[in-house]
Order: sequence, then structure tokens, then C-alpha cells
Amino acid sequence: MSDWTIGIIGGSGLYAIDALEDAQWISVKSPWGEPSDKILCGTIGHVRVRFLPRHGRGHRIAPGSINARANIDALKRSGCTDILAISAVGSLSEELAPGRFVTVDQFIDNTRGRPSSFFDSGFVAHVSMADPVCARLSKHAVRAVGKAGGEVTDGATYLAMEGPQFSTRAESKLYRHWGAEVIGMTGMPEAKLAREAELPYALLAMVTDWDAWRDDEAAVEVDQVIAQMQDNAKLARKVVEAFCKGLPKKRAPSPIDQALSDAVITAPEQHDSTLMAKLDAVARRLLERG
Ligand SMILES: CSC[C@H]1O[C@H](OP(=O)(O)O)[C@H](O)[C@@H]1O
Ligand SMILES: Nc1ncnc2[nH]cnc12
Repeated sequence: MSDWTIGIIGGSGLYAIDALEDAQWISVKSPWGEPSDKILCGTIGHVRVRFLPRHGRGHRIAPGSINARANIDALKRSGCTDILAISAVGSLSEELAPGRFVTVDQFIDNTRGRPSSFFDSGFVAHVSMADPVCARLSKHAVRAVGKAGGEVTDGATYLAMEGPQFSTRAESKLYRHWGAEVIGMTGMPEAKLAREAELPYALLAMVTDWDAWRDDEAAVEVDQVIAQMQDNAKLARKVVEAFCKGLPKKRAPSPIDQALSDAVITAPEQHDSTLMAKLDAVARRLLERG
């Protein structure tokens, strides 16, 4: 076994992975509340895999009610070194047709009122989100889509909307003016929380629809998203397998492994012990260093 433990967060239409060997669903408790589901633990080739369906099996959980803090914390507790998240997205770009995969390299966070940080008064930390994803994981994801026989675009800006309603046509056009190229409801605060937990994170999105900006086209409906996901589910599973098998045996350190090193500003004597106890996994490296 190598030193990679890859957390896979499965989006709409991806609720399990059949390529996992020795697979077992395991409950992981988190001080941040209930994760979306148990975690499917197993291996693919030389890589340990921890798979978590973002909406829970059976798609129980609405995008705005996903406990992203518990999900990221539980993945960290289950030993993950890195996260590959998978999402269904609408296209805001003529170049990104349904069926295409795209790695996300920037975000515009337009979500409202979701808990979006592990940190708070008593342990104040400001991580950098300028480069919100891990370029190394994204590269491996692009290669994996190619190997699996899919079409892929490397890099796109993801607009995270609150939902659960889809956008109006005016909103969809506005987001295009902002420079967004794909749209979804779950990439944030997930990506922020992964960074706070010092977990390199990449988001591999699968385009399922044209959202609502094309006047001569019917606007997105959920059955279209699911039909497109089902068409590509087999391919998505192949991509996950190729991704894990394509990772080198040795995991070189990533700067994101130390994202908290220069981020914490609260003086040690002002630390809140209740909050610190909840940060035992997220800030483990810092707390162990003392
Ligand atoms: C089922 S349509 C809308 C739903 O699909 C996307 O989910 P995910 O990102 O988990 O694949 C989108 O964000 C919405 O939650
Ligand atoms: N058009 C869209 N808007 C928001 N989330 C989506 N997920 C898939 N398609 C979407």
C-alpha cells in the first residue's frame, strides 16, 4: 500500500463505487455533527480509498443542509491525505457541453448562511483561498478522464449557488458575466473546509445540462441532470479507478498539508478549550506540535 489515502466525495448520481476491494461501510463520529452517511472504506490498487456520498445514499440531503464540516472532519479522521470531489454541474459556457468532465480551478461562492469555517472566536485562523484547489490532484484527474475514455477540460470557474431552486435565466446570464463557467450547489463551503483541514482538494465536475442562459433552450430540470449522470456513471466510476491507479507510489508532501502554519492569529493564552477540543482532527498537526 502507498501513503495516499484518497477521500472521494460522490455527488448527485454517484452513491457508491464498485471498484473498491475489501469494501466496508464504516460509521465515523464527528464533533461537528452527522456526516452525510457512513464512509465506504477499501482500496483501489495501491491506494486506500474513503468514499462518502455527499447527499447520503438515496440522495436524502438537500444541498443547503449538507453538513460539510462533519463530512470533511470525518474524512480527515478516517485517515484521508487528499480529497477528490465529484459533482454534477450546469454549463455556463458554450465550450462545455453536457457529458464533458471539467476540473474546477476557481470558485465564486454565492451560497448563503452555510457554516463555512471550522474556526471562530477563541481560535481565529485565516487560510488562503487564492488557489482553492490542488493542482497536482487536478492534473491526475484530467489524466484519469483521458484514460477512462472521457472528454475533459482542464480548469473552469465554478459558481456555488445556494439552491435548491435552479437559477432564473437572468441569474444564469449574470453569472456568465461574472466569469463563471459551471454552476453547482455544493462546491462551497466544501473546498474552503478542506483547505482549513489541510487536505489537498480537487473538484472533478461532470456537465449535465446548459442551466438557463440559452434563450432557445429549455432550462435545466432535475430529470435531465440525473439522466446525464446515469449515462456517465459507468465512466465516472472508471475515472475514479484510473485516478487512484495513476497516482505515484510515493506521495510527495504538498504545501496544502501545512495550510494552517501561518493562518492562526489567536494568542495561545486566548485559545477556547471547547473549540480546540473539536479541532482535534482538523488541526491535529498544529496541536501535536504544541
Ligand atoms: C440533482 S440536480 C442539483 C444537485 O446536483 C448537484 O449536486 P452535486 O454537486 O452533489 O453533484 C448540485 O450541486 C445540486 O446539489
Ligand atoms: N444547472 C445547475 N445548477 C445548479 N446545480 C446544478 N447541478 C447540476 N446542474 C446544475
